[in-house]
Amino acid sequence: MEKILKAEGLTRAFENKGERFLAVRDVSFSLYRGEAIGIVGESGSGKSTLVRMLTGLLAPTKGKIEFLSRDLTHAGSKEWRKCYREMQLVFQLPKESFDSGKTLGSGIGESLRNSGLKRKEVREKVAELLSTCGLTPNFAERYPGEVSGGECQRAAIARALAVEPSLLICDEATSALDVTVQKQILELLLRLKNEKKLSFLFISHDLALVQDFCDRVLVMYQGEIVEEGKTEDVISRPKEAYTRQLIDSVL
Ligand SMILES: Nc1ncnc2c1ncn2[C@@H]1O[C@H](COP(=O)(O)OP(=O)(O)OP(=O)(O)O)[C@@H](O)[C@H]1O
Repeated sequence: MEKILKAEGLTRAFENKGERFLAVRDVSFSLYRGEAIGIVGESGSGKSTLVRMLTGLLAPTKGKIEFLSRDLTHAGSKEWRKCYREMQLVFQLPKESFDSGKTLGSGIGESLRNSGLKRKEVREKVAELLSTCGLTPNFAERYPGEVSGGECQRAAIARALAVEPSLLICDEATSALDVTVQKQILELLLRLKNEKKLSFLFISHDLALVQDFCDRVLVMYQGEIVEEGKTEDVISRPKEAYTRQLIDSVL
């Protein structure tokens, strides 16, 4: 199986009031094509810091990042930008990730226009992407303020798919949505995983969502992976007290 992303001993230190502490400590894992890994943990456990390192927004203090066999540990912003054709992020608040003064179609089509497609081709491709994500083509004309949170998240996923990535990193991507809409978005992600062989890092504090979607799960506590394994094994037979506590609090 093709390895998409590899983290090896990833560590990030911060200073807090003169004291050094490790927000992420020695995190290692490999993600393969078509696989979804869930990263769960309470607030402050280091999930966002890990994601920021894996997306080039924060330099690791120690460790190694490999994406599609490229060593990105010391990559500069130019090299990371090239990777964003293969690695896309879907955030918690879709409305904030679109320019409120521009239509959704304009946002979804941006990377297509930049790649040199003609206006008509962009329009057609945007309609196709919207349809893949369960929206009708007329959503292209709407502004972020004119659609629901769930519709906007579908549009954000359509925008991420425009570059035909290998990896989608979903950072609490369904957390701001109500339960029914969460389920619909998850069904969409599952379809993309199966049909397009997309790989996912699915960051969430909600184990129930991870249970429905992820093949494997990493449990983070105080910056470390305290437990990992197949999702069903970890949830049905947690080895760590902390994981058990997480499960008890949500399932
Ligand atoms: N730039 C920074 N400077 C100092 N400390 C930081 C910085 N960024 C994060 N931290 C600290 O690192 C720890 C991990 O934070 P992080 O945001 O990664 O957690 P998280 O699991 O994503 O939490 P949440 O679910 O609330 O977003 C926290 O104690 C946080 O206060």
